[in-house]
Formats: sequence, structure tokens, C-alpha cells
Amino acid sequence: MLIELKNINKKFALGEKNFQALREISLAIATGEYVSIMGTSGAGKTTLIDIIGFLDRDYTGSYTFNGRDVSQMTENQAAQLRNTHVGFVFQNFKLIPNLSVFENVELPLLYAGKRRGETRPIVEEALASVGLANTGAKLPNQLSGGQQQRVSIARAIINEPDFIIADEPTGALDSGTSIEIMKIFQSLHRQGKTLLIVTHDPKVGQQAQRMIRLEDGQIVMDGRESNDSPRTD
Ligand SMILES: Nc1ncnc2c1ncn2[C@@H]1O[C@H](COP(=O)(O)OP(=O)(O)OP(=O)(O)O)[C@@H](O)[C@H]1O
Repeated sequence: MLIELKNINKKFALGEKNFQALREISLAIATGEYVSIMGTSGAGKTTLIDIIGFLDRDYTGSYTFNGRDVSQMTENQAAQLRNTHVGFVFQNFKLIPNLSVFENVELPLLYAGKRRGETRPIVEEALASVGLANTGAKLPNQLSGGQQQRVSIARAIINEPDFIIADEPTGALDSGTSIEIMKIFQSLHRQGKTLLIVTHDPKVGQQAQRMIRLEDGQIVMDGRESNDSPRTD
């Protein structure tokens, strides 16, 4: 199993008291799954993906990633996992404004140890795969919101991560542009990528093959799309 959480509890210290943001979360995600995480504001979605994405290791319960116990790792090992095994896509793109599109997408490759001389074909292929061939020389602010989100998807897939976490990837986009971005996620899914998408938008959530709903820090629904066709006989 790629991701396996068992009985995860997460508390935040709030003054004298604790606030329990996640309760007894148990969840297994296999390679190639396309999962949406839905729930109202404050339900615990970001808290959960921060744990899954190795950003937060302050919880109780167990997290096993590809058979490795995440809680036993050092901070450096967790950072290494985060940099090379996860691709992040954010609502507000988080591109670096004074770097070109090419340089934004290239950066994770350089962090992973690639030399400048060997990155060009990899970056160009990633940009082409999100429909942005020949855009590398532009600065992020010369692009539309939808194009900037495509750049951030190219950046997220550049190191061929084991999974991609997208936190409200269409939250800052109009509905037409959202549909374009969701088509890219569908195509990544068809290529076998593992996707976790946090969203408020039911139209976005329903595109996933599996929908998880959180309420007050608990999983209240975890359902896969049914492939049963109605009987005709
Ligand atoms: N650092 C923190 N300290 C204290 N409480 C926190 C902290 N981070 C989150 N919380 C609380 O934990 C709960 C879950 O927050 P979380 O951000 O995971 O919700 P969410 O489902 O992602 O919401 P949204 O859709 O608004 O992003 C909320 O009640 C929030 O106030």
C-alpha cells in the first residue's frame, strides 16, 4: 500500500485546552487512485493532507508510506520524502514571481540534484504535457490564472512523485478554467498518477474515482465510484 494511516489523532494546543482536529483517521490509498477529500471549512482537510504530505509529523497513530514508518523518520528523512515523493499544487499557485516559468518548473529538479545542463528536455516535456509548450521564457504574472495553475502542475509532476496533493486547485479560478484544470488531473490519472485533491466544489470532487468526506475531524464517508452497470436482461 502506498499510503496507510491507522488511528491518526491530531490535537492543536488552544490556550489551556486542546482542540482535536482529527479523530481516529484510518485510511489506505493505493498507487494510481484518484481521491478527493471534501468537507466544510474547519473539517480537518488541510490538517490531514499536511500529515499525508510529510509536512506535519506531530500526531498519534501510525502512518506507513510504501512500507516505511513515517513517525520513525528524522526530520531530514521526512523532508527528503516531501521533496522527491510528493508534488504539491496550491489554490494560489505559489509560483516564484521573479523566476521564469521554465525556472519555476526546473527548481524541484535542481533541488533533487540534477545539473542545470540536463534539465531542459525534462522541463520542456512537463510544460508541453500541461499545454504550455513555448511559454518557458515568460514570467508568472504574464500568464492567466489557469495558465499559472498549469505551471504549478508541471512543477508538481517534474520529479515524477509517487503522489500529488492538490489543495483547492480550482479555488481561485472561474468555472470554465476549472474544467480545463480538472481535465489535466483526469489525464494524469489516466497516466497512472496517484492524486489527492482537496476541494469544496462538488463538481470537482465528483471527478475523482473515490470521495472521502470529513466532518469534525472524522471520516464520515469513503466511497468509490460504482462500476456496476444496470442489468438489461
Ligand atoms: N495551527 C492551528 N492551531 C489551532 N487550531 C488549528 C490550527 N490549524 C488548524 N486548526 C483548527 O483545526 C480545524 C481544522 O482545520 P483545517 O485547516 O484542517 O480545516 P479545513 O477542512 O482544511 O478547512 P478549510 O476548508 O477552511 O481550509 C479548524 O477548526 C482549525 O481552526
